Amino acid sequence: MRLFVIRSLESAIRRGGASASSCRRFSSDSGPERKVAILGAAGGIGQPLALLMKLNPLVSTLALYDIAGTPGVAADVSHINTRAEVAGYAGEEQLGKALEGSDVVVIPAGVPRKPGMTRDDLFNINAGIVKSLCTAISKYCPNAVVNMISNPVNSTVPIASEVFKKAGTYDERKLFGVTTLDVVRAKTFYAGKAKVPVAGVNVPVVGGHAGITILPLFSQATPASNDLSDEDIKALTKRTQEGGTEVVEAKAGKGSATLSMAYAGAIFADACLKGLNGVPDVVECSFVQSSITELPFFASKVRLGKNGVEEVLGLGSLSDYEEEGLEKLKPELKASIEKGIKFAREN
Ligand SMILES: NC(=O)C1=CN([C@@H]2O[C@H](COP(=O)(O)OP(=O)(O)OC[C@H]3O[C@@H](n4cnc5c(N)ncnc54)[C@H](O)[C@@H]3O)[C@@H](O)[C@H]2O)C=CC1
Ligand SMILES: O=C([O-])CC(=O)C(=O)O
Repeated sequence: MRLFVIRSLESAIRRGGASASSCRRFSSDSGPERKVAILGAAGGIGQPLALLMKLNPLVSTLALYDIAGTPGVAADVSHINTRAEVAGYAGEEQLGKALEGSDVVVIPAGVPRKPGMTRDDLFNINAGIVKSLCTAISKYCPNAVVNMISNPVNSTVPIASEVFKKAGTYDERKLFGVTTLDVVRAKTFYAGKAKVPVAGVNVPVVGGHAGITILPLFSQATPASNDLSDEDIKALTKRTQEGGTEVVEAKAGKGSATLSMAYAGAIFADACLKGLNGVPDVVECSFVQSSITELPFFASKVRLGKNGVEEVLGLGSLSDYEEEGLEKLKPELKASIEKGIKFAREN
C-alpha cells in the first residue's frame, strides 16, 4: 500500500509511453468511478496532495477547491496523463459544484502554525472554516467520506461531527481525522534507530494529533527490535510527538509540514478509496468516533470498508510506559474534544 505512489508513477509512465491513446480514460484496471474533492487545494498541503491524487488510478474525478488560486493549480495538474479528470473551483459560490457527487472529501483548508504556536492556537480561525465547509458537505455530498487534515484535528473532527448531526447527515463511519503523518514519522524514526529497512516497518499511533496526545506504540512496532533501550523508546516517542514542531521550527515562519503531510494525506485517501471499492483488510490509524476508551473520539487502528469505518480496532497490549502515556493524554484530548463540540453547538 505504501508503494502506491511509486506504482502509480510507474503505471502513469507506462501509459504515457505506450501510445497516443494514453490521453483516454483508463478505468478497466482502476475500479469504479470515484470523485475526490480537496478543500484548500491551492495551499501548501493542497497542491502536492492534488498532484498525488492525480497520480492515484482509483480517482476518476478530482475537484480542487479553494477560496482563490485553484484554476491555476487545476490547469497545471490536469495536464498529467493519468485517469482523473481535474477541475478547479474558486470561491464560495463554486463550493457546491466542487462537492457534488464526491465520494471522498479531503480538507486541508485553514491556517498553519508558526514557531511558538500550539495547534490549539489555530482554533479561532480554523474552527469557523471547518464549520462552514462541513455545512456545505452536509448539503452537497452528505454521503461522502471526510478526511479532516485541518488543525487542531482533536477539535476540528468533533466540530465536523456536530455540524453533521445538526444537519441530520452524521454517519460516524465516514468522519476521519487524518493522523497518518504521525504514523509516517513513527515509522521513519523507528527504522532509523532500529536500523531496519523502513519499507517493512509498521508502528501504530493512537490517541490524538497534538503533542502528548500523539501516542506511538513502539512496543507493537514490527519488525520488533531488541536493540532499543527504554531511553531510545522515550526519545523516539518524544520525537514523534514533536515531529510537527520540528518542521514548524525548521520552516521558521513559513508554515508547517506540507510535503510529508501531502504524502500522508494521499496514503489515507487511497486507503479510504480502497475500502469503498471493497478491497479487504485495509487498516490505517485514524482519529474517529470511538468507544475503545472513555473518550468519544480517539485515534487507533481502524478497518476501512464500503461504508467507511468497518471496525475500530482495540489498542492491543501496551507497555507500562505507553499505559502511562495513555492516562496522561486523556485530560488534554478530552478538553480539545469538548472545546470543538462547544464551539459547534454555540456558533
Ligand atoms: N493533520 C495533520 O497531520 C496536519 C495538519 N496540518 C494542517 O493543515 C492545514 C493547512 O496547512 P497548509 O496547507 O500548510 O496551509 P496553507 O496556508 O498553505 O494552505 C491552506 C489553504 O486553505 C485555504 N483556505 C482558507 N480558508 C478556506 C476556506 N474557507 N475554504 C477553502 N479553502 C480555504 C487557503 O486559501 C490556503 O490555500 C493547517 O491547519 C495545518 O495546521 C498540517 C500538517 C499536518
Ligand atoms: O505541526 C503542525 O502544526 C502541523 C501538523 O499537524 C503536523 O505536522 O503534524
